[in-house]
Order: sequence, then structure tokens, then C-alpha cells
Amino acid sequence: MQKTRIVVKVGSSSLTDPSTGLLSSEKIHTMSDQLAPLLQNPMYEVIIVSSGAIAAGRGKLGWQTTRTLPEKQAASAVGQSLLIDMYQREFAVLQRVVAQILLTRADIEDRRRYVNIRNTMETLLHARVLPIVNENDTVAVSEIRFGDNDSLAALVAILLSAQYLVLLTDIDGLYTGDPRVDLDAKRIAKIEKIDDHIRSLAGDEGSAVGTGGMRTKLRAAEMAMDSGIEVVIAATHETNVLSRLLAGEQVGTHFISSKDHRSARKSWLIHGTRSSGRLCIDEGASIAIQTQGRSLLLPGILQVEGKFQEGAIVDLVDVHGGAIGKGIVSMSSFDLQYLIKKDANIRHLGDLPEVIHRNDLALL
Ligand SMILES: Nc1ncnc2c1ncn2[C@@H]1O[C@H](COP(=O)(O)OP(=O)(O)O)[C@@H](O)[C@H]1O
Ligand SMILES: N[C@@H](CCC(=O)OP(=O)(O)O)C(=O)O
Repeated sequence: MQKTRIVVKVGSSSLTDPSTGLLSSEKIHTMSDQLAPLLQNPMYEVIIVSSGAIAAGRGKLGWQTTRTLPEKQAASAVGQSLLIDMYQREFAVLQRVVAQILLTRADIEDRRRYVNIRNTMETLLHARVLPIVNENDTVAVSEIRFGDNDSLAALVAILLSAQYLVLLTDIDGLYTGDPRVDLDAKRIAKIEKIDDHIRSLAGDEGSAVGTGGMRTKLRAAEMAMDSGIEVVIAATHETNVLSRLLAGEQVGTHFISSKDHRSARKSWLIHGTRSSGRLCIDEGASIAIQTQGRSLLLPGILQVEGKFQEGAIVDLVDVHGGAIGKGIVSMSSFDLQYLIKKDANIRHLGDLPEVIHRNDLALL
């Protein structure tokens, strides 16, 4: 029988005491109790994405706050080992071995590293080891930081083609407004599409330790839904919330995954990578790639922006600047610039070079 693969993201707010911002043993036990039935059931493959390193480090160092990035990185360097030690002790009673996996955005963006991470994680899951993922805060400089673990959790769920992404937090779902300010706000039980209206409901983090609040959770949900993954935002403190959810009970806010989702590789291309340039393409090329499943050929390219090598990832836009998708180019920006400047007749001689093969093209 096929196993159910679940990525459970545990936010800082689920592990810390709101009055001190430090790790709370009571909350840690609550979180472990939620996870225990899943970890004991061989039909579930669980991956944890856990925040809390900064809070743990702050506690050890006796720091009240961590304001600057180097302070956060230093606190995380101290706290990460404490966090893993805590998980090791919590799950040792269930005879589960844990593994620490620290990732940066650059690890996800690079296809070779991405595939390597997947192989390692698959090997761990096969050996019934529990992978515990966090951002490698210490080395992640601002341009390559996820910053919030919600996006990281979504990308891990995509990487592993999980069936579920559960974002455990200090509130039982998305409300019609931030419940801290809107006292009439109501929980939304089910969301089939994240549109501008839904986005407008999401506010920032609810505590000094959280990052991104509902905004980053919605972004994560969007990525995962688009990749065929069911997403649930649920409260860590709600009794048996994970078991009830997997038994089919309606808990928290359930985001229904897209039936018509893209392949794992194209999800990685769209959600896991950043582009090094941009190609503006004409109407004929837009139609050919969007409705006829064709590759992008040289004559359709009107403009090349940015400097990139062959194999780079670029954005595709139409003549009005509207985003069409992303793709992996077969030639450098230098060669492309040269070729598109040539006389149109020369460009049409011989075979038309495929600038982006259709298998390397992901449309929005
Ligand atoms: N529309 C909303 N519905 C529910 N919670 C919201 C909303 N807008 C903002 N929030 C806040 O988001 C917080 C959860 O996000 P965050 O603090 O980042 O938690 P975590 O550390 O678990 O990632 C809640 O405590 C809540 O105050
Ligand atoms: N990597 C950081 C977590 C940052 C973060 O995303 O926090 P949260 O929004 O609480 O999940 C840490 O371990 O403290």
C-alpha cells in the first residue's frame, strides 16, 4: 500500500513561550504528542521543518532580543544544536532516530544539489529516520535567505512530492482578518483558490518570534497547491489535530490542491529558482508555447535582458511585459543578443535553434 508523505512545519510560535520568546518545554511536549501517532504508524512518512533555532540560542545566550541579522545568525548557530538535541530526546522514546538537514535557497536553486538533497532524504525516509529541516541561518546572507520557514516547508514538500503540507502554528487557521485586531474575524474552513481577496485577509506575524504571519503561509500554500499538495494551517495546541486531520476530519484551514497540477520538475522551476535574465517574446511565440506546447525558437525573441550563461533560468514575458513563465536557456545572453540582431533572413536560414526546449519550459 502506498505510504502517505507529510511535511509538518512547526513554527517558532509553537515551540516558544510568548512572554519570554524562549523555548518552552510544555509547548515542545504538546508538539511531540501531536506527532507521536504519525511517527508510530508505518503508513506515514513524516518530515519536520522546524523553526526555533534563534529562540533556543537566545535563551542559551541570555539575550532578550535578536535585532540584527548577525545576531540572529549567531543565536541560530548556538540554538540549532539545542533544537535538534531536544527533538532527539523527544523522539528517542518512540525509537525514532532524527537527522538534521540545514538548507539555503542556493541549495534548492541548483538542480544538482536539489536532486542530491532529494536522494539523501529518500534514503533517510527509507531507513525510517525522521528528517528535521531548518534554514541554514548562519550562512544564509540576505539575498539568498528564505527568511521564513513556510516557503522552505513548501519547497521541501515539492521536493519530496508529499501528499500533505501541514503548517502548525499558534492559531487554528486563516481568519477573515487578523484576530488580534479584528475581534469579529471568522475562521475560513476551506479554500480552493488563493486570490487577491484571500491575500488581503492575511496579516503579519502574531508574536515577536514568528516570521511572516499568514502572508508567508499563504505564499507557501499557493506553491504547494499548484504542485498537487494538500495544505492545512492548524493550531499546534488543538488536541490530536494531526491525527484528526489525517482521519479526514475538517480542522484548521484546508487549501485544496490543484487537480491540474504541474510536474515536480516544473514546480521546482517555477517555485524553487530565481531567474538570471528575461526574454521578451512576440505574440506568435507566446501562442505557440502557451497553446500548442511548442519549444521557444529564436525568431520569437524580441529582446534579451540580463547577462546569463547557457543552462541559466530566465523569465519569459510577452510584448506588454506580462509574465508567461520560466525556462532553461540553451544559449548564453551573449549569443542570443548576437543572433537576434542579425538580419531576419539570415536568422531564418537552416534549422531554427531551440532557445528553450518545451521540457525546460514552465508556464504560469
Ligand atoms: N488573517 C489572519 N488569520 C489568522 N492569523 C493571522 C491573520 N493575519 C495575521 N495572523 C497572525 O499570524 C500569526 C501566525 O504566524 P507566525 O507568527 O508567523 O507564526 P509561526 O511562528 O507559527 O510561523 C497568528 O498568531 C496571527 O496573529
Ligand atoms: N530559521 C529560523 C526560523 C525563522 C521562521 O521562519 O520562523 P517561523 O515563522 O516562526 O516559522 C529559526 O530556526 O529560528
